[in-house]
Amino acid sequence: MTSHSLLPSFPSNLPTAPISVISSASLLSHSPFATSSLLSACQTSGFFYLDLNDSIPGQALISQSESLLSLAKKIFALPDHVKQGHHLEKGKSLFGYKAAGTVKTTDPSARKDSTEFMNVAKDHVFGVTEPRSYPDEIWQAKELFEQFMKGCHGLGLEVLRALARGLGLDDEETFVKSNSFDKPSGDHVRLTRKTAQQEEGALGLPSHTDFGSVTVLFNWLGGLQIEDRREGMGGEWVWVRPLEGHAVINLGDAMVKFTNGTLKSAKHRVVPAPGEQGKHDRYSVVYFVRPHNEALMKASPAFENGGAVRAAGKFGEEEGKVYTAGEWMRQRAVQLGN
Ligand SMILES: O=C(O)CCC(=O)C(=O)O
Ligand SMILES: [Fe+2]
Repeated sequence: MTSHSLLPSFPSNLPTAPISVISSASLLSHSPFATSSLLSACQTSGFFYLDLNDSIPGQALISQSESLLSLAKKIFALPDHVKQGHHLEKGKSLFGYKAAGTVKTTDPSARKDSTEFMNVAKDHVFGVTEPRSYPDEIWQAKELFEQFMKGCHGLGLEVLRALARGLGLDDEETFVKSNSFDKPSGDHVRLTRKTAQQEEGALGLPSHTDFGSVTVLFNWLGGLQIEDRREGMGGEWVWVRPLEGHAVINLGDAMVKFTNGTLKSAKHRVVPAPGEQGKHDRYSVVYFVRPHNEALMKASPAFENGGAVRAAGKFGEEEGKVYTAGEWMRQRAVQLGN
């Protein structure tokens, strides 16, 4: 049993995103059907559900995500001055605590975000780089973070292998090579909380695309919405219903860049949870697989032909200039104001 069963269910009358469910067992066994469904999901919205119930690594992640949910409740219940003591350095690093209301507003009505983050770097947990300060509760759960980070990264790399196979690339490791676990990178676990009580009109999170390669997301209440890009849908916002035992997987802009626009990263946002769900605080547990800092943000050789597609992130990207992933992520963070 997971905490889904303790919460009101997602209303049945809302327009939900038509996103595929891929089995983690089939992904891990390289099933051609899973490969082709995954590829077509990533060529349309870039979002899909991964059913974690049917594989051992998947089941481990379900249970770790529940433990991280309990930890998130403890962390965000800490007094403000304690959380602020670990605040991220705006424009410099993405790791640490982010208070609600500090993400740059992208919504036309300029509504503020109402979500707190605690971003814990893979490099700090594994000692790849010098760590920063985090609340003691984080360090006490070091082993849990290690397991969850390894598990999510491992699945993320399987997604990247499946995409390379699906796209018919000669080297299945094409994308994996840019997303090494052992090298310094922007990979991190993000714990989020949006309280049920919030400022009038506040958004959970303004619309954005993720800027890494693969995002693995666990949430328990509705609120996540993506733009529906199917023909005739005019980019309407549709809900992503949380599914017990499933992670929501989405591609970030790095994959758009590496494939020159063949693969997509959909815009998404978080709004207050619908119906009865809105009376509860909303948490999510996320892992971002991002290219390691030295990877070059340019199309892989198989995608070099044709005009370069510009991934989201208008930070004065000069024509022809190739950024390293480290610099690119920093620019995107500055752009978001976090
Ligand atoms: O909380 C969610 O459901 C989504 C969070 C998200 O989009 C993000 O942290 O980038
Ligand atoms: Fe996101």
